[in-house]
Amino acid sequence: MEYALQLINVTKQYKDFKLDNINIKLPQGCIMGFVGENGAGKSTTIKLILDLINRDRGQITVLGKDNKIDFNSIKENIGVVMDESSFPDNLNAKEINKFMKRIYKTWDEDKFFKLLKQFSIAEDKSIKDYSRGMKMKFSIAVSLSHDSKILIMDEATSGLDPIVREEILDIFLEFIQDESNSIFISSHIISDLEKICDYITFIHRGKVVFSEPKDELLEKYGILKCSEKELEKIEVSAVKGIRKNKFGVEALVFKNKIKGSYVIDKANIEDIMLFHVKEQVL
Ligand SMILES: Nc1ncnc2c1ncn2[C@@H]1O[C@H](COP(=O)(O)OP(=O)(O)OP(=O)(O)O)[C@@H](O)[C@H]1O
Repeated sequence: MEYALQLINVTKQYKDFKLDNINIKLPQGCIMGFVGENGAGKSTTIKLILDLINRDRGQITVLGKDNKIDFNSIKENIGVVMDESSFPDNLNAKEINKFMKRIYKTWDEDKFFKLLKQFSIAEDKSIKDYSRGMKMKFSIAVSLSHDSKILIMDEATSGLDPIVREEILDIFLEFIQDESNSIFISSHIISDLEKICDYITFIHRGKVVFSEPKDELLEKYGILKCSEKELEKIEVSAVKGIRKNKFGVEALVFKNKIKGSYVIDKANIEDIMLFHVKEQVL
């Protein structure tokens, strides 16, 4: 299988934080959502992928090229959206367009202005006068206006209202229609990721908890609501995590390991994440 992005045993140590032995494989043509709590290590991972900071150990390939040795040869093919605008904010869209023409051989100004129009972004307004949402939309328009084969995005939809987010998710899905294109996106808006992603990678305190196809996660797990007494009758290995409430317990369970006539509700990605790291089985 061809991987658009691969991290092998990637480690980065800061004074108070360690990104510990990260392994991620994003198959070409797919969207991977990268989720985790504040401070889990998402931005650090993305900066390592983009070679903005040095890793201590491990290997990273983007579009099959080592990100330290061959990065220049694939820069045109990587669209980047970070959570803060990296454009000189005294410039407007027309001026940035001129600038981008010089940076990217494959810059497509027609597409750029079309996207700005679609996003209702004025061409003559300085970036410093944009709202946060407008800045994000502007960055997304830039990332889609050169020959990007992979989009790498850190919180690209944060600060955007649901209507614009929906519009942007559609644009991501359109981008992925070309099967050679891929997306790696971090977000705290798990419901957005659940709509569009093929894979979900969950990072917690610097370690990958799971990195799996979304459909397999949704198929594998379910939520069982029962009393504590009933839970005791269930095989320990069938239970991934529990949450107590005043009516009894809720447990994230492996559906295929539950025998008997229990009612098992669907688990969403947010449930699956929370149960993996919340209370442990007693
Ligand atoms: N340059 C740095 N020096 C020291 N520690 C750092 C540095 N950059 C990040 N860290 C630490 O690394 C940890 C992970 O930060 P990171 O920004 O990767 O988290 P995150 O998952 O992106 O969080 P958020 O969702 O809040 O954006 C934090 O504890 C942060 O303080």
